[in-house]
Amino acid sequence: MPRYSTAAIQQIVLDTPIVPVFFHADVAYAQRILQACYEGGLRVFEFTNRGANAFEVFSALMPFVQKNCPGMLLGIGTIYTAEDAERFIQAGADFVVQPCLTTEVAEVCRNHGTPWLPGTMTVGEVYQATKLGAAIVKIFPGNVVGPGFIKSLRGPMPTVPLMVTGGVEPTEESLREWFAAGVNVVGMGSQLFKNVDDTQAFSQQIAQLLEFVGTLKK
Ligand SMILES: O=C(O)C(=O)C[C@H](O)[C@H](O)COP(=O)(O)O
Repeated sequence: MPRYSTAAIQQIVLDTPIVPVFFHADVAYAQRILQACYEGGLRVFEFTNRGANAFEVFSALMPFVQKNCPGMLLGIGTIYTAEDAERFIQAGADFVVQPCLTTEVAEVCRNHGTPWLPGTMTVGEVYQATKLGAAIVKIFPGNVVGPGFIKSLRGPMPTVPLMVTGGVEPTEESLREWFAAGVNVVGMGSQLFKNVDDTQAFSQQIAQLLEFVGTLKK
């Protein structure tokens, strides 16, 4: 049984519309970063399936989130296969993110009632994602398609929930541009985690970004 319904997850993601995209092979380090994100006000965390021990680290993060970060969603990213989708869902993943769109992952997510966020970069793929039941459609890589793509897409597809990831920068200028173009959520990895040694300063940076995004949505 998923911890949250798709509707609940959509609401949480849209309420705190910055999704940190993170991988680290060390559990204690990953927990420290996750906690810092939570303290900055984030309520969604995407851990990526990018290393040999990603499954072990993810499995250790889930009880940590349940104990220390109430209300925080923990999802898994970089999923390509049905097998991986299945095992991470069994380990408690609240949602599944893909760099691309594969129908077998859509099917596993549908069978479990787990929200599915496929990666797309054409209008046809966005349409296919909505037809296959995507909770939120990810546009990836954002820095390649650019905000102009989102703006144009909003003509024929005004209401599809869209998350952009890939090269998104944690600056007011960049966030203003993406949200003005019409995204509902931004995902950030490498740019967001450039400087995290001082976790307190990192939490503060996140809080400021969230506050800024809140002003954009008004
Ligand atoms: O693999 C996935 O499922 C993903 O979600 C891809 C990530 O969104 C990007 O790799 C983040 O890109 P950067 O912000 O440029 O580091």
